[in-house]
Order: sequence, then structure tokens, then C-alpha cells
Amino acid sequence: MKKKTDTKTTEQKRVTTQKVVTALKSETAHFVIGLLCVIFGVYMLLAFSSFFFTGGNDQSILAHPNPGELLETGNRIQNYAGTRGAQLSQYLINDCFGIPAYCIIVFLIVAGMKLMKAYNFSLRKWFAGCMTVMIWFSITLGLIFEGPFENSFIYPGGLHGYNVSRWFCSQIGTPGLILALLVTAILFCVALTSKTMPFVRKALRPNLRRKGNDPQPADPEQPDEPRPTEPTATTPGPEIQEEKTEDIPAKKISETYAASSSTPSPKVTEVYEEEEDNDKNEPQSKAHEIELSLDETPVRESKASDMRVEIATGEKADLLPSGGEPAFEIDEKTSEEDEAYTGDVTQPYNPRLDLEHYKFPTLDLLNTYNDNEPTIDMEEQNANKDRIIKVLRSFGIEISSIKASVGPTITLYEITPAEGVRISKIRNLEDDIALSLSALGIRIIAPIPGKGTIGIEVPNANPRIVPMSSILASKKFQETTFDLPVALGKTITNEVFMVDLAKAPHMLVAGATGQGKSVGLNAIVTSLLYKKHPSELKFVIIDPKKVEFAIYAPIERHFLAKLPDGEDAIITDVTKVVQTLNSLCVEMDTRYDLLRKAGCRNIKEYNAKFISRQLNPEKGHRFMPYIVIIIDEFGDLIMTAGKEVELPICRIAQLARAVGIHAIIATQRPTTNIITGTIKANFPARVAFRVASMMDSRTILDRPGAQQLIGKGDMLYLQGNDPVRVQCAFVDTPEVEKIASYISKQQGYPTAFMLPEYVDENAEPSAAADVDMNRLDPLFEEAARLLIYHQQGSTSLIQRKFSIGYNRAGRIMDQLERAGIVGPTNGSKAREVLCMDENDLEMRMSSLKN
Ligand SMILES: Nc1ncnc2c1ncn2[C@@H]1O[C@H](COP(=O)(O)OP(=O)(O)OP(=O)(O)O)[C@@H](O)[C@H]1O
Repeated sequence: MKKKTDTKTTEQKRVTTQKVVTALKSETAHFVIGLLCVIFGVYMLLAFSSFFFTGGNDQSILAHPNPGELLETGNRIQNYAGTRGAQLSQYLINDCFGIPAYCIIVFLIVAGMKLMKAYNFSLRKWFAGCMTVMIWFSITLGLIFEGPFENSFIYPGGLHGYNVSRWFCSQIGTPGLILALLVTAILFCVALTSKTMPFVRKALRPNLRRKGNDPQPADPEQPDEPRPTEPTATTPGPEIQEEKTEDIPAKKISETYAASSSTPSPKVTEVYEEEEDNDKNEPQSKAHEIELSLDETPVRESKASDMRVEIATGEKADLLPSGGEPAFEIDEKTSEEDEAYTGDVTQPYNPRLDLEHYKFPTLDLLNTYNDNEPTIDMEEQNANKDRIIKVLRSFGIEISSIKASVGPTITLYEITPAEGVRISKIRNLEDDIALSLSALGIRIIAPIPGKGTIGIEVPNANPRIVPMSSILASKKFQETTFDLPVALGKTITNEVFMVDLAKAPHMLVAGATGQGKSVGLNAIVTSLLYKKHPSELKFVIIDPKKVEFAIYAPIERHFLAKLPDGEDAIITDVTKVVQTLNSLCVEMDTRYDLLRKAGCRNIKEYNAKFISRQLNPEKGHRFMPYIVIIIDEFGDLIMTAGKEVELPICRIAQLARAVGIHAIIATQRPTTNIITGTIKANFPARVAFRVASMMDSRTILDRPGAQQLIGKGDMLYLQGNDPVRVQCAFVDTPEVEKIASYISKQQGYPTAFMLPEYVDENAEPSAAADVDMNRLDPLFEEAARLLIYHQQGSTSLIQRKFSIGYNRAGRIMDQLERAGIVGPTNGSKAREVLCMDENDLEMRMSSLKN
């Protein structure tokens, strides 16, 4: 009986402890503790400051040894913070660290702010910094003021400083201690800022100067560096003052640049909250690893990987070949010779200034799919396991262990073959095994790269959606340092899968219709919209289908780029596509020119230099936003415009990486006449959703596999050697609409970002001469009659009447326009018909034929 009560009490105690621990970990507890820290810090500040005036008087009272008497004399204590304040100051200042004890207050307040989530300080760094400063100054002051300061009651270095400096002096002598303090100070400054080393070098050799043709970014400390004024994001500002630049605090510039260029996480506080909630309520965000016993039930279930674990996909991307990209060389010309500029250079350039109140989209715009409960169906797991063992056994393969990682839609069974079984044997049997397992979407990885095990991927009976919100709320996305972070979804081990488009640098997306391509493209755009300010990123969207991307039209003045005479920023017309791509080539060339003049190797260096005002906007320099080109239905484009489209795309893909222009092309039909060798060579990052055939998979990934995917966002991402299976994040059209509307309601630029004008030098001035009669569509004349009869230049009319596809109808319409029979596109309205009647048409036709 007694034993039972004991157990009950222990259990109760355990539960209570657990409750207390949970309560302490809660956000409210953090906030309250933080607030207390700040309040206590302020109290200490009062006590310390008062100590300097009242300490002398209080000291004699506090020195009284009897606590009873201390209580009586309490009224005579003069410190504003009372007896305890006086005691605390006496102890921390005189008995410990001297005046540098103020560092304790600084740390307390910093820690409090961090706990309250008011600021996101790194506590470890602040702690180390405050401790170092406090101890260093304490010893230094201890050395300078041996004993009380001018016979006053204050020990500037405290007893600690006094004793430590005395001990050091006895060991290494006073000069030794001075040298040690000096070295420590320099080391601390080196750890604190990278500016220390050039500063020390310069102090050691004052006439040390960088060579003029050094392509590195110039040292901001250099007094004669020219710096630009504060222009708008696209145009140079008019204000120019005759001012020298010596007095620009280099540190300030670099700090502000860091602040302005680092990407703020939208609503970071909220994000963390959500993430914690996710951790609590949505255990599906954890990877579930189950070790399956070889005979029956699972032996162990463990939540192995935390969502916060970062997989090094980005870094991996870094190491990959850039797909035949030619080397970019900077010629040896003095980069800054034409930059002598003396404008208003007191502040670093802030690219976000024009839209400084811009708010990043918030996570509440996205659906959370809370009902999407995680489930691990043990029956299913065991049935699969048994099937795998049976099938392998039937081929004479024994296994020693089997482990399952349950992903959102796929489970990976990792199999260790028994000793003596050769992996090559399993690989040879791959097709037979797949046939025997015969479920849709089984993929065998023999062996798993870097391991001696074999992977068998089996689709889950109840797949789970990976909501975009969960990916964007993840710590990995929030804290990413990628320049163009693209969050694609979750891997089989439930880790957030991200790539840096800036390093990819161009992406090919393929997938049969309805397998998740459009959702994937939306996920890519969404993740960029959540991370980039309108001044830093522009999209060029090419959408021949005219429907998929219309949802982005509202953000034209924030995030889209277009031709100067372009009506719609979402480009749907084939001729406009060719013009736009060529215009992008012009932009690319201009950017290269500017980079060369600035002596920078890439856009990042260039922008950093521009921000620190080392480049002169009057010489054409400007802040360069990244440009991401998205082309949907690339197959249709190639079919209609062929080389006209392929050539500029390949040029961009070969060269544009360094200047921040990146292309993503998507196609339903990954055939070799669409994804040509040149395209493939220049698009190293490949995304394959489910495709129709093994041939298609080979075209896109250079290997089979994509035909076995299960659709609905199940995809393989390839960059380098081995494809990664990822469940694409799901973002629905209404969610994208909400994001677009959230952005479009805010102040934008007056127009979309203007691409340079492109003049086709080979273009014939006469419209009629532009039409090659030998290549006219057989339906050309009939279509012309139809439009004249209806007096309505509508592509869908041609499509309907002749029962032909959109692309062909579009092509006919382009030919009709070039022949001067219909006018140019007219927004969403039908084109104007320029021929009045049949006679008019006859005349035009005969002029065309001659
Ligand atoms: N990541 C995903 N998670 C869950 N379901 C998805 C995902 N991606 C797509 N789906 C489902 O598949 C459907 C089709 O997707 P989507 O429109 O992206 O296909 P698509 O490949 O672009 O087709 P098309 O080429 O015809 O435009 C979606 O409506 C959705 O129901």
C-alpha cells in the first residue's frame, strides 16, 4: 500500500516538474523573464550611477559587520537604489570588476531584449564580448590605478583588476602585461570586425596603397575613393555636392550595407511562434524513422531528424559545375579610372529607400492545412516490409536489417544486405524486383550514395500535402543566407529542401500535364517573393498559355519587368517573347559592361560596391536587381518560334549568371527537339515531375526514374550526380492571389522595371515584306477572310472555326499582323481588323505574292 502511494507521489512529482519545465519554456515565461532582466538592469544602472556620488558615505555604513545594525542604519543609506543597491554596487564595482562592471548591465539588458524577442541578438557573442571587455578594462584600470582612485572610495578596476594586474606584473613585468593587454585588444578587434587588419597594416605602413588595377573592391578606408549619390533604384539621383570623402566612417558604411542588403525575414517573431506551434501540434514536420525488425513488429520508433537540421543542398549546389558556362574574365583596365565623383557620400546607398515602407508578405496569407494529421500506418509499413523481404528472398537475397524513413508521400526502406550479398546482384535484379513489388512509383536506389545500403522508395497509401506555409515558416528558410532562396518542398526525411537559384544558376522544369509543374513554379516564385524586396528582384514572366501566370499581373509595379512599349508585363505573344529575350540579352551585355568598368566579378560584388558609393551613377552605374525569367510551356515556344527563341535563351543561360539573370524554363514535353543539347548543357539544375515515358526522364535527368514518380508534386531534383526525391510544397492559386494582392496594395514603383529597348537590325521596315510567303500557314488566307467577315481579330475565333490548336492560331495571327491585315494585340480585347473588305484583302495578297 505504502509502496503504491510512493509511486503515486513520485509520478505526481514527475508530472509537476514536467509542467514547470514546459511552463518555463513557454513564450510567455521567456517574455516575463526577459522583462525582469531589463528591469533589473535598469535598477543596477541606477545603483551603479548613484554609487559614484553616494558610495563614500554608504561604504562606511555597509562596512558595519552586524546585519541587525545594518537594518537600523538602512535609513541612512543614500544610494538611490537603497541598501541592496548600495551593497550590489559596492560588491560588483569595488570588490569585483571596478567601473567595467557596467558590462554586466549591458549584457542583462541585451539578454532581456532577446528573451522578449524585441531584438534578435546572439547571446553567446554578446556574453563573450561583454566578459572580454569587462575583464580587459578591469585589469587595465587595475594596472593604471594601483589602489583606490585618487584616494577616493572607488577602485576603478575593482579588486579583481588590482589583484590580477599585480600578479601578472610579478610574473611578466609591467611592460609584459602592457604588451599582453595590447595583443588581447587587437585580437578582440580582429574578431569583432574585418576592418581591423587593414587598419593595423596601414598603421604599420602608412604609405601602403592598393594598386590602381586591383580588381578587388577598393578599401573603403581609402580617402580618395569616389562614391555615388543617392539615386533612385533605377535612375541616378540629381543631387551632387562638391565634397571630399575622407570622413566617411567605413565601419558605418559596411554596417549599414549589411543591414540593408541582408534580407529581413518577414515577421520573424510570428514565424518562430508558428514554428514552435508546428513543433507542438504538427509532428508531421519531423522525420519519422522506424527501424523494422526482420520478423514482425517495429522495434523502435524515433523522431530522428529535427526540422531545423539543415541539409547542405545549397552548399552542394555551390560545388557543381556551372554547365558549360564560359569563364568570365575581367580585363586589366583600371576599374575606377573614370569614377572620380564627389557627390553626397555621407550615407551608404540604400536600394530599398524608394519603397522603404514595403512590407514583406506575411505567413497568414497561406493556408496551414491543420487537419493534415501525420499518421504512420504500422500495418502498411509491416506489409511493405514483408513484401520486400519476400521478393528479395525469392531472388536469393538475404538482408540483415531494414529501416524505414516515412516521408510526406513516400517511405524509404533502407536495406542492408546480409554479408556476402553483392550490391551489383541487386542492381542487376532491379527491374525484376520493381516488377514484383509492382506498386506504382517504386524506385530502387542501389546503393544509396555514400552508404552500403539499398534504398527502396514506396509510395504511402495516404500521402500528405506539404503546405507552402510550413516550408516558409521553417527556420531553415527564415534564416537562409541564400541570395535567391527557392524552397521547393520536403525530402523523404522531412527536411526542408532549398536551393539557391543564384548558384543553380538556371533551372529546367519538366513534367507531364497535371503532375504539379505549375504548383512547383508558383512555389518557386512565392519563396522568392517572401524573401526579396521589390528593389532586389524582378521577374520576366513568359506564359504562352495566357492563364497560369495572370495571377501575378497585380504586382507589375513591384516585381515585374517588361519592354518599354510592352502593354502587359506577363508576356504571352510569341513576337513579344522574342523581343523580350533579345532585350534581356542587351541588359545582360550592359550589365557586363558595368561590371567590367567597376572591376567586379559578379553582381554581388558590384552591388556591394555601389551601396558603399564607390561607383558613380553619373557614369551609368546603378543598383542591379536580380532578374528571374520564367518561361512556361517552353515546348510550345520552340515549336512556334524555334531558333528565334532558342538562341537568346542559350546566350542568357551561358552568360547571365554573373550579372544576376537567371532562367527557369518549364515544359510538358521534354523531348530532344525541345530540350536540345545546348539547352541541357546550360541548365544544370533540373526538376522532373512525373513524365510520360522513360525517354522523357532520360531527356530531363539523363537517367530513368521520373516516369515512376507518383504525381501531385512528387519530383526529382537533380544538380550534379544524384537526384533527390522531393515532395513539392503545395501553394494554391487563391493563396498566390492573396500574396499578389497583399503586395499590390502597397506603394509600388511608378511603372514596371523597364528592360532596354531592342531594335532588330535585320527587321524589314515594311510589314508586308516581313511575311515570308513560302512559310505562310495554309489557312492564312481563309483565316484572313474569316476575320474580315467578322471584323474581329480574335485568335480564339480562328481556333474555333478551323478546329486548330491555340499555338497554330496564334502563329496565323502573327502572320496576319505582319501582313498588315490585323493590328497589334490590344490587351484582353480582340485586335483591330485593318482590311475593310475582300477587295482590300485581294490587293494585299497580291502585293504579298509579288
Ligand atoms: N505539391 C503538390 N502537392 C499536392 N498536390 C499537388 C501538388 N502539385 C500539384 N498537385 C495537384 O495536382 C494538380 C495539378 O497540378 P498542376 O496544375 O501544377 O499541374 P501541371 O503539371 O502544371 O499541369 P499543366 O501542365 O496541365 O498546367 C493540382 O491541382 C493539385 O491538385
